[in-house]
Amino acid sequence: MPQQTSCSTSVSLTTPSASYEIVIAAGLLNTLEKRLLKLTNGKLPKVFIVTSPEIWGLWSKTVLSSFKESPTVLFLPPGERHKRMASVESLAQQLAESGADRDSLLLALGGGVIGDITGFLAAIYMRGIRYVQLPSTLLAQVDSALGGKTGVNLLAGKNLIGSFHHPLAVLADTNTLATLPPAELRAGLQESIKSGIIYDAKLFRYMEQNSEAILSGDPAALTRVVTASVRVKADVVSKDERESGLRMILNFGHTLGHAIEAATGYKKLLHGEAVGWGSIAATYVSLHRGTVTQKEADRIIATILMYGPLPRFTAKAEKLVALTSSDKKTRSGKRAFVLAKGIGATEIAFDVTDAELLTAANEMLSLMKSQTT
Ligand SMILES: NC(=O)c1ccc[n+]([C@@H]2O[C@H](COP(=O)([O-])OP(=O)(O)OC[C@H]3O[C@@H](n4cnc5c(N)ncnc54)[C@H](O)[C@@H]3O)[C@@H](O)[C@H]2O)c1
Ligand SMILES: O=C(O)C(=O)C[C@@H](O)[C@H](O)[C@H](O)COP(=O)(O)O
Ligand SMILES: [Zn+2]
Repeated sequence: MPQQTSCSTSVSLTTPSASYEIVIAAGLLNTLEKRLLKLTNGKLPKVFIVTSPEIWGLWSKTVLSSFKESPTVLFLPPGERHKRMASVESLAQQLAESGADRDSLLLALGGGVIGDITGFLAAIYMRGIRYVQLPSTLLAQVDSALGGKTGVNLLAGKNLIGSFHHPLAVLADTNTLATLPPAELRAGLQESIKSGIIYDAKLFRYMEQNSEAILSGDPAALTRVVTASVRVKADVVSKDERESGLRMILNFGHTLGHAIEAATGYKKLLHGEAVGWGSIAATYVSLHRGTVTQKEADRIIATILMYGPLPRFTAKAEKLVALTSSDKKTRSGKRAFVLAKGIGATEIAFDVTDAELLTAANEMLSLMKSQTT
């Protein structure tokens, strides 16, 4: 496989509890040990890599070539349904049996599932150890690897167990995107469209106008999307680490998106695909509230569908609305709902009713039925 190297971009993220860099470049994994040494003041502790057999099969040679002494590798099977407490317990047991101590360093090599689980494991193993994110999916590079949200799902809902625990650094090697299945690339791009809708009209326009280059995996186009998306998330998280206000906007499309994932047993859709449908529903709510015009809503929905196809699923609108009750943006019975305000801004509404959500969910389901693919 031809591997590219390039100049790197570094975005800083500083919150009251952590300060770190998100480095975006091709070829970062080739010099991993050197980079980890810098992060640990020249004294590399015991290193444990958490990954899946598939990712390791593709990337172990590159990763291991940078190490003088091979790290211990712990495996998780792929898939959202493994993002649960049983996986965390099993990994913690393996860490203990392999002699991991409070100085040990975990590396999360994979997508958002590996990243969320490894981050949570790092948050609770011996009451907290260090970890580095090595995101290998588009979604993880643009969203899940940064910001410190870690955790696992319950059958009752998405990410209902977790903690805020930031990585020492995020090293996003854009070469890894070359081996990513196209459906995973498209799903991840839904989170970047979200970032454009909520915060960065320029990113949205770039994605609206350059879908061919982006979807074909053109490295320059992907790097531009990754960098712009990381800037959006880093800026938002720097201003509101614990989601007491502004950070809620990163949840645009997730109120119904998470409900779709739960309603389909975390099996039918990828997270990004559920966010795509959820963003369409959130756009309908915004349209009926008048925070976006018909023209803006059309552009948002057309761009989301451009990065599809979004898979069909079977669920009643009523069930989806009922499932939104376990949303973490609901506090003391008040549901916060993120509306698009034009393109590039948002408004958080606390009075969106079940009836409004039901109308939007039905419109989204009708649109799904009208799609040919
Ligand atoms: N913590 C956060 O802030 C945050 C943000 C967004 C999403 N998430 C979470 O992220 C998860 C979704 O992450 P995802 O979309 O990365 O899915 P994923 O982690 O399931 O990875 C997708 C698939 O791609 C494979 N893969 C990974 N890298 C590869 C590569 N380079 N080449 C080939 N195959 C590769 C994986 O084995 C897996 O099968 C969800 O659980 C979601 O809730 C968390
Ligand atoms: O980082 C955030 O904040 C987000 O909301 C990013 C989302 O894309 C992501 O799916 C996140 O995991 C959702 O978090 P949750 O707290 O709503 O479960
Ligand atoms: Zn998400």
